[in-house]
Formats: sequence, structure tokens, C-alpha cells
Amino acid sequence: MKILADENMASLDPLFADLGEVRRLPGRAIGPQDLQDVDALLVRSVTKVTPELLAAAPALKFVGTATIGTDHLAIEALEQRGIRWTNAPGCNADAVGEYVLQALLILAVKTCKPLAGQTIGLVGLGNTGSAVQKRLSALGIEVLRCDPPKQRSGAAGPWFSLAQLIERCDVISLHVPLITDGDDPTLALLDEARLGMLKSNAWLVNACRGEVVDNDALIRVKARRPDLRLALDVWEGEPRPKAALVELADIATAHIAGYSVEGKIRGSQMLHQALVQGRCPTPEMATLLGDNALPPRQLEAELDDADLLALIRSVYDLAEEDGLFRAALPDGFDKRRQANLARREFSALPVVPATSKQAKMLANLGFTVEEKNEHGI
Ligand SMILES: NC(=O)C1=CN([C@@H]2O[C@H](COP(=O)(O)OP(=O)(O)OC[C@H]3O[C@@H](n4cnc5c(N)ncnc54)[C@H](O)[C@@H]3O)[C@@H](O)[C@H]2O)C=CC1
Ligand SMILES: O=C(O)C(=O)[C@H](O)COP(=O)(O)O
Repeated sequence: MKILADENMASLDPLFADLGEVRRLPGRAIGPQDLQDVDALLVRSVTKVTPELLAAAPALKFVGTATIGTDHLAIEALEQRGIRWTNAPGCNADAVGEYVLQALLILAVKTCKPLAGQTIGLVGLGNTGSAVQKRLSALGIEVLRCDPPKQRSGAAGPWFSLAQLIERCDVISLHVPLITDGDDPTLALLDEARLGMLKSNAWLVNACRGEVVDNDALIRVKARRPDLRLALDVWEGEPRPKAALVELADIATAHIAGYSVEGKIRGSQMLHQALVQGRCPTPEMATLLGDNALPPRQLEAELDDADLLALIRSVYDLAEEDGLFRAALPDGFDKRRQANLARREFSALPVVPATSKQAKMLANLGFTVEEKNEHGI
């Protein structure tokens, strides 16, 4: 079998080398010239799998994207050709949950407003939105949820409309796929009118797709509403986000909310499973990850937002990444993405809690909770 894969996918060798010949290319460079004799194509979000690309791939039988989003795949064309395809639902949802929690803590500390005092609204309650909700509820923070498709499917509420979230929430975090048609389109879901109605001093987080927020409208609204706070991981026109919007954002990163070593490996494992369809076992996470946990941390009894932020920063430092991202522009968007491939999830940090209540909270946040050892740590 001839496999063509994005060179930045995790665990390519241990997962796919036994299945055939694996050729690696930079994702953005994969084009019709590369696909003539390819049986299986493994991509990330940066490769647009268009009808034109598929037309140049007569032997193609399988397309896998190691991502949650599918907006870069021409699904109708794949299905018309009978090409099996898969994405990797939920693979990096924990990484997104951790990114958003850290972004909110940064804004809480910066604005001197305890996170627990904010009314937080989540738009989209699938894998990533739920990962954010889980972490906030670990801190005792309830959220208002907006997800019309889920609401219509009868999922347990309460549910709120987007207009209600905008009216009531101090914080809105977006977790929807990019959808351009149908009953619930999300393209420019936050347009100029809705952005203009955000509450005074509201925080807006976008870690789903840049096009879900009208970026030009956001520039105009933020320019006249300096009270708004923005945490933006995704942008219209990636890898060339609008410089004016980057400048206006409080936190800006290069579409890396879902980047974690664990999330990347999970994505590759899911593609392996879909490709082999049970013909051989998929290697376990522990084998692919290796034994490389961080040194344990002993915690104080009381943890305020700043303490929790410091703990989280010892795993991954979003404020530092924000600075590196800004310094890398205008050309370095993909360089920052590459540089984030080694980020670990909270579970890589063993923590020794001071109280049993804290132990429960830290476990629910995703940390590996350890008992005290004989040295008190
Ligand atoms: N920045 C990053 O690194 C990452 C970005 N993403 C993006 O986040 C998106 C969401 O990911 P998941 O939560 O895992 O997807 P998911 O498919 O599990 O959940 C999406 C949810 O959005 C809801 N939804 C659809 N249209 C809606 C609308 N108009 N209003 C409110 N809710 C709506 C759906 O009913 C569903 O519950 C992905 O499609 C991808 O584009 C995902 C992972 C990483
Ligand atoms: O999973 C998704 O959807 C994402 O947006 C990914 O986190 C983007 O990752 P890459 O496509 O850059 O691997």
C-alpha cells in the first residue's frame, strides 16, 4: 500500500510503517502531482482535499484527517468516488479544554476579576465545548450552553439561544464546526451586529475556526469597544491572520489550541484504526508516548486563580506562546505550530494535593493526582 502523509503527523512510523510505503510531505504542499499512485492519504487541517485533488488520485481508497474539523475535506466528492474517509472526533478535545481554561485564567488575573464570578457561555457542546465545561465545573463554575442541534435532538438542558448568551454572559467561548449551509450555519456566526451586542467588558474566546467570527467586523467593533477582551487561536486567512486583529487581541496564538502530544497521537491512532479495520491491533498510547512525565509538584492548601495559572503554566505557558507568536509574524504562523508539537496535557504533571477536596478538583481538571510520599512530596 502507498501511503502519503503530512510530515507533521504524530507516530507515523510506529503506526503506519508496517502497512506499506510511507511518503511524507509538508501538509500545505500536498498537491495533485503527489497523488497519482497513492492508496491512502493522511492529512491535517492544512491540506485542502478538494474535488480537483481527488481527480488526480485514481488509486485513492482512503483519506484520513488527524483532526476533529472536516471543513478542509470535500466529503461529497469523497463519497461519490466511494473513497473511505475518517476524521478523528474528540482526539484533541482535552487540549482545547486546557487551552481555554488557561486563556480564561490569564484574562481573570489580568483584569483582576475572579473567574468564578463570571457568567460563562459556551457555543457548541460537542467534544471540545464539553471539555471546557468539564474543567470549569471542576472549579465549581456553571456555564450557560447554546447548541441548537443538540437541543433539537432532545439532549438534557437547560439550553439557551445565542442571543440569550450574548445578553447574559461575561465570557463567550466558541466550539462549533465551520458550517456554511443548512439550518445552523456557523460562518460569521458572530457578525458585526452580534459582536456589537456583547456585554460591557465581555471576553470572547475563539478556538474553533477563524471564519466563525467575522474578523473585519471584530476589528471594527474592538476598535470602538476597548472594553472587550479577545483570546483568539484561529483566524480568517490562516496562515496570514490580519495584523490589526492580532494587535487587538489580548491572547493570540497560531491555531494550536488542540495541539498536545497526546491529542496528536490519539488522532493518528484513530486513523490507523479506521485504515486497518481490525486487521491488526493499534499500538497503545503508553507505548507511543514513552515514559516521560514531568517532575511532581506539591501544592498549597489554597489555590486562587493566579496559583492555578502558575501550576498550569508549568505544563504549558500560553502567555509565553502569545509573545512568541506575535514575534514570529507575519511569516512564522506555521513555524509556531511546528514549535507547539511537544506540548503535554495536564495529565503529564503529577501533583500532590494538600486536601482531599483539592485532590478531586485537580483530578477533574485532568492532572495526575498522587499521594504524598515519605519525603512529603
Ligand atoms: N483550534 C484548534 O486547535 C481546534 C479547533 N477545533 C474546531 O472546533 C470544532 C468543534 O470541535 P468539537 O467540539 O470536537 O466538535 P463536535 O462535532 O464534537 O461538536 C460540535 C458541536 O457544535 C454544535 N453546533 C453545530 N452548529 C451549531 C450552531 N450553529 N450553534 C451552536 N452549536 C452548534 C453541534 O451540535 C455539536 O454539538 C471543530 O469542528 C474544529 O473546527 C477542534 C479541535 C482543535
Ligand atoms: O482538530 C482540529 O479540527 C484542529 O483544528 C486541529 O487541532 C488542527 O491541527 P492540525 O491540522 O494543524 O494538525
